[in-house]
Amino acid sequence: MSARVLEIADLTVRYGGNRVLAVDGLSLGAGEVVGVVGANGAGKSTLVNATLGWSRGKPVVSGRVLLDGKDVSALPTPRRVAEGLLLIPEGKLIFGTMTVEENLAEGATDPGPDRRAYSAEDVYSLFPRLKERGGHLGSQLSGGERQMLGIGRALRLAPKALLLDEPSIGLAPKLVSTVLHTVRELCRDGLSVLLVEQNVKAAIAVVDRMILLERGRIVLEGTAGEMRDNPRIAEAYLGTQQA
Ligand SMILES: Nc1ncnc2c1ncn2[C@@H]1O[C@H](COP(=O)(O)OP(=O)(O)OP(=O)(O)O)[C@@H](O)[C@H]1O
Repeated sequence: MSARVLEIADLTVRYGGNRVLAVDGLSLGAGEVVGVVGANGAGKSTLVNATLGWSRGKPVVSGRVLLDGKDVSALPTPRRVAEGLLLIPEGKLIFGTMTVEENLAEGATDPGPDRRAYSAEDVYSLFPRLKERGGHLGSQLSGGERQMLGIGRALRLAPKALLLDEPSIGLAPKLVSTVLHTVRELCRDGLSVLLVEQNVKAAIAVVDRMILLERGRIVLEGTAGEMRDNPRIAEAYLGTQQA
């Protein structure tokens, strides 16, 4: 088994003649959290969506995505999900007309010995708030509860790698910290996470490494410490930002 859980190589996305993503190489080790930051329109969502083989509109996508050394680039999104590549998009992807319990009812079927299949009870112990809300409909949940449920649903499917798109959006600062630190905890069990975050200050507290995207390209990458000390990151993202 490869030490790299997720490897992305020469991934490009074009809309018409417009190239919006060109990532030469990006990888995630087992239990590693890698942050993806950048301005609006830099290509962060495009990167995680293309990794899962999903897109808004009809872009031309090329490049390779390897999960545990296996090339999944030619597989459609549902097959990549079955292989253990999970995305929680900006909209969270929960069922509003189903209760919390029903949202968490579906688990991975036969994920194999190297993937942890979280039970609904495991999810409730990570997020006790969800247990209290068990009988409530998805549409009745707060933004933070929805975020927790989105993560819980993904965990039920026994992910190897989790792609998280802007989990902090709309959350109160304390909840941002709770959600991101829970993500960090999950990585202690070996889960690997690619974390897209606008809230750089909160993200830098939980990531191992971070990349900065500009116009679809990686223009800076380093460990959390290196990125925190980088003047460009400090000025543009940490100076005036609130955690
Ligand atoms: N369906 C589409 N058709 C044409 N261009 C698109 C489409 N979807 C995204 N783009 C373009 O791709 C670029 C990257 O968009 P993307 O949503 O990945 O940015 P982002 O970094 O996630 O931004 P934000 O932080 O605002 O969510 C933008 O210039 C955007 O206009």
